[in-house]
Amino acid sequence: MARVGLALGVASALTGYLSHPRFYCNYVECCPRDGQRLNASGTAGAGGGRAAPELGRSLGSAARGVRALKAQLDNRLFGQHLAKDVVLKAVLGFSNNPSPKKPLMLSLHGWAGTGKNFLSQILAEQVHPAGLRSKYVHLFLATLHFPHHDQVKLYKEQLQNWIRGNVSACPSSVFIFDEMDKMHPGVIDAIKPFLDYYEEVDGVSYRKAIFIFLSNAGGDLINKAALDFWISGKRREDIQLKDLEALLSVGVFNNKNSGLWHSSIIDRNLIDYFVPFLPLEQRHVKMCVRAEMTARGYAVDENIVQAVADEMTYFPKEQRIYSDKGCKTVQAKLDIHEDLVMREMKARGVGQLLAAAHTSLKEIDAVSVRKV
Ligand SMILES: Nc1ncnc2c1ncn2[C@@H]1O[C@H](COP(=O)(O)OP(=O)(O)OP(=O)(O)O)[C@@H](O)[C@H]1O
Repeated sequence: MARVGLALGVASALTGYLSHPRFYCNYVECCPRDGQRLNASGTAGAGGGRAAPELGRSLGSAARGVRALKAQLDNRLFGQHLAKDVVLKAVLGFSNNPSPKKPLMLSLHGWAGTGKNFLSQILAEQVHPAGLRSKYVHLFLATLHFPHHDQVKLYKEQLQNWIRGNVSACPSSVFIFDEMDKMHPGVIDAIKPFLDYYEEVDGVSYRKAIFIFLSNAGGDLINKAALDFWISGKRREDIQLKDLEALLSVGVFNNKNSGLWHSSIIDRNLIDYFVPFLPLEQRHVKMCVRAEMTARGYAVDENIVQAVADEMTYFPKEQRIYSDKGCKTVQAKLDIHEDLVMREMKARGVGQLLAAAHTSLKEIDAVSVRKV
């Protein structure tokens, strides 16, 4: 009898422990519930970021989450002081607010390879540690998911259903729309009702979701502003959001190829922040090369860093200040160098083996001679 009681006690303690969200979420991906929208662990990526989100809200945990995000951005995102500041400010406001009036909506703009996808992934990882692999993080590519101009009506319907279904399952879902500049104008207006200041739409609240648009539209305006700063001898770090924000929103609204051309989303001021990405200089490209070498487990070799940076192309043609693909081709270029380095190391390795064998043979010969 006592044994049965003990077994029941242990079983119920175990069930209680296993059903505790914190324990459970160490092993199964969980949707952060009420208010807990940022992972305070500060770990990045699916591998290292498996720590359970801190369930149960407190301002302290939101602040820790934002600090963790700041640390990630400080360490990993180069040359983007504006994007960093704006996103941190936006996320701090959003996660400090226990009942936001609308979802967080960010529109990221800039030249290719300047870090828009990269920053979105870092942000998504803070909400859902598995990042893009999380079932609560959704990435749409205009050319892949909405390729045909004559199917806009169908896309709108599908998009609404998809978002409704996913936010019902997880209010803190993250939706990233890449290649907005290739999106047919009008498709994106389908999500306008979800971005607006409604408490609920058909019984679903979208107020804890995060929507991120990525676009090259406005990149030329940002580049021109950055170049003007450079020409007038001012520091890049002194460019302020107010120098670019109005220029961007108007530029994007009036740009037929922005995906937001005359969009009611801009019209209704539903975009919380326009986030500008500055063109990257050679020193930033070098930082990307070093980060990539370190990530691959190599000691940083400054000769290779310089060689990769030299292979990139820069604009304007005369001054050659900004990398025209940002850091985008760094990985591919490093692959080639890595190949060369490996071959050289192998060749060196074979040479060393031969030299060692030669020495051994000589030693054997010497012993044989002595024996004779
Ligand atoms: N500012 C940056 N700091 C650190 N790494 C960067 C930065 N920009 C780009 N990278 C590196 O280059 C890769 C490609 O950049 P990313 O995909 O974020 O560019 P993008 O701005 O989204 O470009 P596109 O507009 O062409 O999609 C990233 O995965 C990252 O490794």
